[in-house]
Amino acid sequence: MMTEIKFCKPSEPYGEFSNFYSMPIILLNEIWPTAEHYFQSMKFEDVNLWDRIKATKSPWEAVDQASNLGSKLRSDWEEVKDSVMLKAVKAKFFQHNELKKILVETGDATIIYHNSADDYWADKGDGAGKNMLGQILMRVRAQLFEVSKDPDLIFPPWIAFPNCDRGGMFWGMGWGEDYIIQWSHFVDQFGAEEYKKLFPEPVEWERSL
Ligand SMILES: Nc1nc(O)c(N)c(N[C@@H]2O[C@H](COP(=O)(O)O)[C@@H](O)[C@H]2O)n1
Repeated sequence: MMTEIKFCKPSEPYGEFSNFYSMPIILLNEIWPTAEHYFQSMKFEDVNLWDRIKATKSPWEAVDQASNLGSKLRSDWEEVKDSVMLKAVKAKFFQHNELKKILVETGDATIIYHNSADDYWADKGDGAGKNMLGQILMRVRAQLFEVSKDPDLIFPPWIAFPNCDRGGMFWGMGWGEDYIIQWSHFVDQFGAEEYKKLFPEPVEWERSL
């Protein structure tokens, strides 16, 4: 029988799969405190509203803030919400090696967002929900597998952060700099020539390895 992995709260096992898990993502040249902050912001076209939601202190506050702005919801939200969620989840697991490892190590297990409060993103608690978040996590896992099934492999920055320019400030400090240091150590251990065969450098990243 196929293994099932259920998750719900960020503080519980596999809580890293929750959008409320405290881990930033970078998308649209902005750093979002959690995947939920990004997801809730994308409900609106007005970038000023994004700033208000981004500034909230927790993902739960981000949900409340977006809910209060309900009348300004973009008209096509129902059509685009799955692709917005996919983008958020993909960024989270491609940009954080420790989370990527946890997702890759689930192998072919069925991932279920087990929450009676949600019948769309979760299973509604009794299996009657769509489990769209679980499905999206499995889709991202398949995308990770397309690159490599090795849970320890560190993706090159141009794959993990496709929208961050090589010459940009992101790589010079904090999270971006840490990623480059971690990646360089990994490439040294792996062997630069072998690594280059797996991941040929794009022109702008040449001589980085
Ligand atoms: N913890 C929790 N409580 C709820 O009541 C929920 N509906 C969810 N689901 C997650 O919260 C986000 C809500 O999405 P919508 O704005 O309702 O589309 C989303 O990230 C779900 O995964 N979680």
